[in-house]
Amino acid sequence: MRRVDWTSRAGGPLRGGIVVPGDKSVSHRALMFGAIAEGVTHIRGFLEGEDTRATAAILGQLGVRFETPSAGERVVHGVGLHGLRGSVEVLDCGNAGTGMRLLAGLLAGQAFDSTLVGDESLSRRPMRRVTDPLASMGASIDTTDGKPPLRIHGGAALHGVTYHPPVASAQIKSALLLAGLYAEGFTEVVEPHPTRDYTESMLKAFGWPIDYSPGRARLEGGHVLRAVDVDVPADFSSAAFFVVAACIVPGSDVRLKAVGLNPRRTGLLAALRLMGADIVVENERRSGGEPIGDLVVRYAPLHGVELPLEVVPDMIDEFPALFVAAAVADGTTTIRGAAELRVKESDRIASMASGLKACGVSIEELPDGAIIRGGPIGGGHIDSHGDHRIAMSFAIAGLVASAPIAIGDCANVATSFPGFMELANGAGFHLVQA
Ligand SMILES: O=C(O)C1=C[C@@H](OP(=O)(O)O)[C@@H](O)[C@H](O)C1
Ligand SMILES: C=C(OP(=O)(O)O)C(=O)O
Repeated sequence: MRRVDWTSRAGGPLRGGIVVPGDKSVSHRALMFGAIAEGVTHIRGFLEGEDTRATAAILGQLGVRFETPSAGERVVHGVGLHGLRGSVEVLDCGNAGTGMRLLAGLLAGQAFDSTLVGDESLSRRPMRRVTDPLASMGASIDTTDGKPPLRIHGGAALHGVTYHPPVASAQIKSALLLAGLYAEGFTEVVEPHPTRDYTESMLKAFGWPIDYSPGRARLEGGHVLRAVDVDVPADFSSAAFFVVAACIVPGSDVRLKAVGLNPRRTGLLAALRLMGADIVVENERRSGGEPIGDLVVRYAPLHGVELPLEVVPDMIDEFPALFVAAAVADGTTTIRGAAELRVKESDRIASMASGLKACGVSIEELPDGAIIRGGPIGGGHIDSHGDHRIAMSFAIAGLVASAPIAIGDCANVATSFPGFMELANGAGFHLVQA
């Protein structure tokens, strides 16, 4: 992949209305459920990111036909629960953990063999968290020392299980529920902490009987999915970069429009409010079964906090941005209970710690978090480690740094947030490709 480096300089204040692209989690799932439904699913607000396009390409290889009437729209011609066809080629999930782990569940129940591969980052991420419980359902999947590629042997007779995942993970839960569609009997997942419930709510919308409440989901194999149109909300995790940017740049006043506000995603709002942020939710309504609303964010001085443990799973993708808020806050912020950050696209605790240190911030790594002492941020050269959320977090840091921040290896921003640089510069950033 072509190497892309950025430089972010002091900028702002941030002003105006901002519309971020569609939700990544919902876009992956809409493609998968649309693919195995009976009938035609029209997806609006689809994320045109590399991660979700990789999932669409894989489903295409498996015989699903898509139309793209315009950017952000997909028409999925469902092939039914048993209509996918095997591919002799490998199935490339790119950078997407969600794509690979959910597809592992979907493909475990097929009659044909499949091989899922990923890029360098995804090839380092742990997969036994899904392949072990899928094996307990009767699936046969070989990993490469617990990592991708995944070789999934078709023709396994799956049976339902009750599984208690050791970590709170919507990807683990979703992989099991997808396999459960093809299993004899009931599949139940009981989580240590509730995670995003898009798989459950979309299954229900597609007409599959499912019992669920926060932290628990149970379904039986052998029903039918019926196509239903999906409206994808704007991605809270993408909005989060502008939320934090407006919190830390004096004079900022922005409105992030029609953002998905699923309560299992919005922990960052609670964390920032504890730190003194001025964030108001307006125009709250429902769209496609999900709560959405506008986030109105005005600059307010932040102070350090001890982050409550219970908020951690509800903001798992927002930590890189929170580290930046903590770095400019007055006082010390302590983050614990977030060891999962070490197995994302990069080790996000290490990536943020080394980047913030390079900009003169005092940060101590903990095995499951960090202690960050707020203060002035200087310029520096940082490596994003090919991690989209690290790259965008240092773009925010540059807004308030005393000298430019050079950010290496930013191409993967396109996995989750195509058009970030243009949108950011339109809102008041000074971000250029170096
Ligand atoms: O289910 C999903 O769509 C996701 C779940 C989370 O991962 P985990 O399940 O590993 O926590 C999150 O980090 C990822 O960006 C998307
Ligand atoms: C962890 C993330 O995604 P995934 O697991 O799908 O790669 C993310 O987008 O921050």
